Amino acid sequence: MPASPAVEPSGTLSLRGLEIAVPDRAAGWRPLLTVPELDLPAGASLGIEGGSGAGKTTLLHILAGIATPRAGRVAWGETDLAALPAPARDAWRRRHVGMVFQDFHLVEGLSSLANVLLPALFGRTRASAAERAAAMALLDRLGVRGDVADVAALSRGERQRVALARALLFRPPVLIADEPTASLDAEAGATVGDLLVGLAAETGATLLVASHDRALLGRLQWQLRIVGNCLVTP
Ligand SMILES: Nc1ncnc2c1ncn2[C@@H]1O[C@H](COP(=O)(O)OP(=O)(O)OP(=O)(O)O)[C@@H](O)[C@H]1O
Repeated sequence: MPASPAVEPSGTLSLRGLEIAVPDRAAGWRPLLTVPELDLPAGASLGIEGGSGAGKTTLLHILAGIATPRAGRVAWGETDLAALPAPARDAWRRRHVGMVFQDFHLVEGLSSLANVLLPALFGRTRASAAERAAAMALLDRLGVRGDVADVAALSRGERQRVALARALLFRPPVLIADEPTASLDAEAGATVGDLLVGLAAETGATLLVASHDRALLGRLQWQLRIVGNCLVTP
């Protein structure tokens, strides 16, 4: 189980007048997505669908404060990420967001336990005993041994479960997953999807998922699809 107490809740996600564009050599900027207004209550789950290149990853990065929009408000509770300078966004993200990626983003050569403990090592050289215990308990809960010497030896499904444990280590109030089942076979994808949705519900985290996986999307409370430059109800 995630052991450390949750930090303060994220609050409602509230988007206003959002305009997302990406750099374009010819035009300077290419408009990608416009979201006039969207509110997602804390603890809800939202799936985002869209074709390849529609802007799902870019949107998730903006919701996580990794990138900023061209215009508009990206507020989690009272915090408008779009108005914060990069270091403040990074600090907010470290305190509030756990992230899971399609290709795991694990560090090969490190053990499963060491990978889960990576977020505990910002500015430190050792994780605390409590953090190690929490990481071991999470791995146990997710059905992966902590003493696997190198995550490269794990199956893809097991690697994604290690990545999920890492995302959950500090019990973040926001869990963001970018195509978390896309590189897994159907069975491993179903297991990871079950764990992702189940653990987010258990910890009360707001869950945002970009995916093409209809089975996973169908388990989320809200679904939106990127069509053209708009977010629409499918
Ligand atoms: N930093 C950038 N500079 C220029 N173009 C970018 C940048 N980031 C993203 N893009 C472009 O924006 C579009 C949306 O990319 P994004 O990765 O968000 O799509 P996606 O919906 O996640 O696609 P996929 O399902 O293929 O992963 C793509 O055309 C991509 O090439």
